[in-house]
Parts: sequence; C-alpha cells; structure tokens
Amino acid sequence: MKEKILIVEDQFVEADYLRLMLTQAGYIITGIARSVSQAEQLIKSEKPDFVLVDIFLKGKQTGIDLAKQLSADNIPFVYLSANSDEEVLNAAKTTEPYGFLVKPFREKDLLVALEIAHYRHKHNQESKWRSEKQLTKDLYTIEKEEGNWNTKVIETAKVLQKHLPFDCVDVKFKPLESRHYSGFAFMRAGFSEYQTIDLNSLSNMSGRPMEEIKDLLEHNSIDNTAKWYNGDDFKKLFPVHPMKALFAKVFGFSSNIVLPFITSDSYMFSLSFFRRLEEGYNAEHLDLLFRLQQPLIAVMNSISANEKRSALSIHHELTSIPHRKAPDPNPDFGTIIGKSPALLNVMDLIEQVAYSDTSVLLLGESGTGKEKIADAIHNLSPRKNKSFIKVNCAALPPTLIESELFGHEKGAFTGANDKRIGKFEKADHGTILLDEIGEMPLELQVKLLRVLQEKEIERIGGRDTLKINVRIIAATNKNLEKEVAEGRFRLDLYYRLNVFPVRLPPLRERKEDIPALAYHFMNYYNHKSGKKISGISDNVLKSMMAYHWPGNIRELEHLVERSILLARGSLIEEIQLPAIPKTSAAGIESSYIKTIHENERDYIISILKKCNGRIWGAGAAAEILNIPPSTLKSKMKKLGIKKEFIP
Ligand SMILES: Nc1ncnc2c1ncn2[C@@H]1O[C@H](COP(=O)(O)OP(=O)(O)OP(=O)(O)O)[C@@H](O)[C@H]1O
Repeated sequence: MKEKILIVEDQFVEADYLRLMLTQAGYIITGIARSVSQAEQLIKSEKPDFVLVDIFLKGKQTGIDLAKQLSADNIPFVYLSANSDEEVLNAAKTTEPYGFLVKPFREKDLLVALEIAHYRHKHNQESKWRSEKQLTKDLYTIEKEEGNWNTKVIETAKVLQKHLPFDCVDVKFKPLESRHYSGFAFMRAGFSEYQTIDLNSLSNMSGRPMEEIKDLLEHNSIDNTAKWYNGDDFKKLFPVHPMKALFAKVFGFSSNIVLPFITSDSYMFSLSFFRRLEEGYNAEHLDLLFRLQQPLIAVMNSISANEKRSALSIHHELTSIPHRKAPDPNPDFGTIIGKSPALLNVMDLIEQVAYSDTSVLLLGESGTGKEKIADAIHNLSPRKNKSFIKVNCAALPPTLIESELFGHEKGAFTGANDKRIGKFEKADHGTILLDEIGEMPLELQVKLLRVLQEKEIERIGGRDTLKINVRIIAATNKNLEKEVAEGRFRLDLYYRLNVFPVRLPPLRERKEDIPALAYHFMNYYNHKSGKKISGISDNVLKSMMAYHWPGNIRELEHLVERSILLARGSLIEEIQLPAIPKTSAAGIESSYIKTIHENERDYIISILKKCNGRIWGAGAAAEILNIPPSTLKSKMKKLGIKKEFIP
C-alpha cells in the first residue's frame, strides 16, 4: 500500500499540481496545509507517513520550524524549495531531512525523491534497530564473561563507543544507605584503548595536592538524575560537582550525560560520559541510554559483591586498578596514525558506517586524509574484496569526465575508436571514491544524480541501461553548502550525497597527533631513501607543534621527507617550515637549498599568481606552463598548492 502524504505548501497552484502527480502515482494525500499551524493540526488528525514541506510558508513560522517537530516525532519529510541561501540551507540541514527537491522539478524527480526518503527512513530504522540489538547482545555477553571492574567497564565502553560518543567515562557507585562512593574514570587513549584516571594522575595533571583532590571528592554529589548537560548547563553543575569542574578544567570537557540506576544488590550507580564538544549530547543519546538500562544494570550486577566491597573499602577514592587485558590491536584501520579525540571521533563514525551500503561524504581541508579514510571504509566493508575505484573529478577535463565515469560505445563520438568501460562499471559490487566532487561540472551532476537514484548507467552512445551496485564515497575540500548557495552545486545532489557526512579535522585541531605522524613518515622515508635517521629533536617537534599546517598531513609528510634528505647526522635537528609571506618579504637570508619539488612548487605558485589563480583557458597558468590543465591540477595537489595560497 502506498503511503499517506501531507503537502505543506502555500502556493495554491503548486500544491494542487503536487496533489495531482502524487494521486496519479497511487499515493494518498491526507491534506494540503498552507501554514505550520495548519500542518500541525493535520499531522495530529491524519497521521501522515510522509510530509512534503515548502521552506517558505504563510505566517511567521517556516517549513524548518515544522521540520524540527517532524524530526522529534520521527516522521520523514522532504523539503521543497525554489532557491535557498547558505544560511537557510544550513538551518535546513540541521533538521536532517530525508530529501530536498529544487523547484521546478520533474514528476520523476518527485517520485524518486519519495522513494529514496522511504528507503532511507526504513533503512535508518532497521539499521538502528539491528545495531542496538547487537549492542544489547554484546552487553549481555560482557555480563556473562569473567572479569573484574576494570575489564567489565572497559569492555562496556568499547561496545558503547560507536553508539554514544565520549572522550571519558566515569563510573561511580555506593551502597544505597551509604554516603561514600567509589569510582573509576577511563579516558579514551586510542581507538580501543583506555587509560585509567586515578587520584594520583588527577593530582599530577591539575597540579593540585592529593589532599585537596580528596577533599573535592568528599564534597561531590553523586548524580541521581538521568540527564545531559551541554556548554553552560554543564558549567552550572560545577558548584555541586567539584569533581566535574576539575575534570572539565584538566581535560577540557564541555558536555556530559549521566545515567543513574540501582542494581539488584542495592547499589546506587551512575554512569557519566564526557565530551570536549560543547553540544556533545542530545535527547537521542539519553533515549539510547534508557533503552540500554537493563543490560547495563546486568553488567554492573555481574561484578562480584567481593569486588564491590573491596573497591568501597578504599574509602571513596577514584581507584586505579592495573589493566589486566592488553589493549586490542586495531589492524582494521590500516596505517591511520593518531589517537587524538578528534581523530577517534572520525574512526568511531567510519566503524559505524563502513558495514552498510550508505553513501559517505568526506569533508575536510586538503591533505587531511580523506582518501586514506576512504580506503579504511572500503577495507572495513563487506565489499573489501571487490574493486575500489578512485576518480579525481578535478583532474579530468570536462570533455572526458562523462566517458571516464560511464564509459562509451565504439564510435560514440569522434575519437571513440574502441568501446570503453567506465569507472562506475568497473566499480560494480565494490566502492567508488568520487574525490573532489565539488569540482564536478554542473551538467554532469545531473547525470550523477540519476545514477545515484536509479542505480543504472548508460554508456555514451549506448542504447541499453546497465544496472549497477556501487557504494559511493564522495570527498571534497570545498564548502559544498556555499557551492550550492552560489549555484555551482546542485542542492538535490548535495542532499543525496550528504547521507552520512564525516568531517576530517585539520591538523591544527589535532596537534597531539603530530609527533606520531612525524615519526611514521620518518620511518617511511628512511626506508624509501635508505637513510638511517633515528629520531626528531625536541626543538623540531616543538616548532612543528607551533606551526599551523595549512597543507595539513600532506604538508607534514613533504617536510619530513625533505628533512630526511637534508639531515646530516642521525637526528632531524632542523626543519624549514614554510615562511609566512610577510616574513619572507623581510628577506631571511640563508644557506637553505631548495629541493626540486620546492622549486617546482614555488615556480607554479609564481605563475598562478600572475594569472590570478586561473588554471584553464587562454593566458591561464596551464597554457603558460604548457601542460594540460588536468596535469597542472594533479601537480598542485601533489605539491600541496591550494588556491588559498595564491594572494
Ligand atoms: N591519519 C593518517 N595517518 C597516516 N598518514 C596519513 C593520515 N592521514 C593522511 N595521511 C597521509 O597524508 C597524505 C594526504 O592524505 P590524503 O591524500 O588522504 O588527503 P586528502 O584529504 O584526500 O587530500 P586532498 O583533499 O588534497 O585530496 C597521504 O600521503 C596520506 O597517506
């Protein structure tokens, strides 16, 4: 049976046209609302399965206001809009719509958008249900397994981490009748590694004497309400929860969610999770914790009474127990280096999405590791033994990109001497990475959208359509919302790709990963160049930490490579971080010899400056350099030259 649809549209003609198209397609129209208040009434009385909602409506409230309500009620909705500026688009995005139709649209676009919305809603519900079922099962397994406090809590944290984001988990408990409690705090220190935070480490990290910390504990209240606290709400807890205040100060936490419960052996427990993000938690996270209450109680029940008693006997201390289990090795992420909270968040997300067929959109500055993360997604997915095809949309000339992607038949156009299999066909049953998707020409975006929606391609000059089964990963360093707002990227394609966005943090937001990355590249280039550099001096590491890395990890990699080639002793003791333009203008004289790459880089930048950053066309950089624009683009990528570098 077809779904019941509510149309929320204040333009009479458009609303009627929608009604006609949808009724013909077999949908049941439960009504047409002209304003948010009318829509709210119809939603209550008619209970539609879907809502089509125009953003700008009669009255003060917009479709975005209505969407917030629809999200809370779990009713899928698709936006209709003629044009939207960046601000509206950003606001619309936060409501997590199931689709977006840009007016004017064809009947087919409407029907396909509804089908996608239907699929995504069902898929979301199902995958949520499936992964929660697995999570519950995992928690009951932890309940049954042998283990002390440490192992039980760490195992619980590990299975929770991909469903509930956190940087630290704190478990506190006390017998119901007692005032004193014991507790354990575990900080994420790697993808599945946790570090115990004890009173000693707290005292060391905060620079406060042990006695003072014990005193704070004495005056701390135990959480007895299930709730989340973001930003200022979190700060308001500090007077009654001095330990939270201390945690926030030492570790930079800005949000917290708490689930208290009572176990069958009459202990009061509280599980408290912390994040550095200001808006770290929401109602959905709390609902999840409520739904997991029973298995979580079962795990805490399963910790022997003896253990609970002995933990309590160390009178209300945050006890440190040595780790019994070695941290799990984590081979699935390949050579992704780094343990910063920002990177761990990314890893949690990709672990969550890799197993499904969901499209992933990787966002991040150039050189932040988008391609590397795409590799990890493919390798963690059930498609890992099938092909993984990478396409750089920026490096392909517009005239060739269509045949590259979809292939062509022999004789399809002048020069098509042979039949050619396109990248999509090559990626069948596997994964395709559409890198630099923001550079894809508009004409081709329409074609890509159809492939995504209809899951079939047509070779140029071919008569048949070919069914394909490809998982899409798209990546870009552009602000796609801005591209949409400025008319360079289709809104409907943006929504189709933005099903599961993952933002890769720039290196300056994860400076703690710099030493490990630098050593990783040192080993790699040692091996490649046959050198035997054994380390990096503290001074060099310090200047690396102070630098802002506009070219991110790629820039760091090039720098380490160069330092290895130039190093005279067994240590990297000098590093030539690129000078900020003004400083170089002041003329730092040095005996510094540039590598071939650096000379090439500087030369290309100087040409680009001359042509105001233009790559294509008459008198532009590619023509002056006498190389095809696509070659110039890939050279720029390889050498870490971004348009922003060109003043
Ligand atoms: N976490 C990481 N650990 C180790 N190496 C990394 C990591 N992230 C990135 N790299 C390395 O840094 C370089 C740049 O990464 P990558 O090409 O994936 O970036 P990108 O975001 O796709 O860049 P662009 O937007 O310019 O295409 C590569 O050599 C990659 O192997």
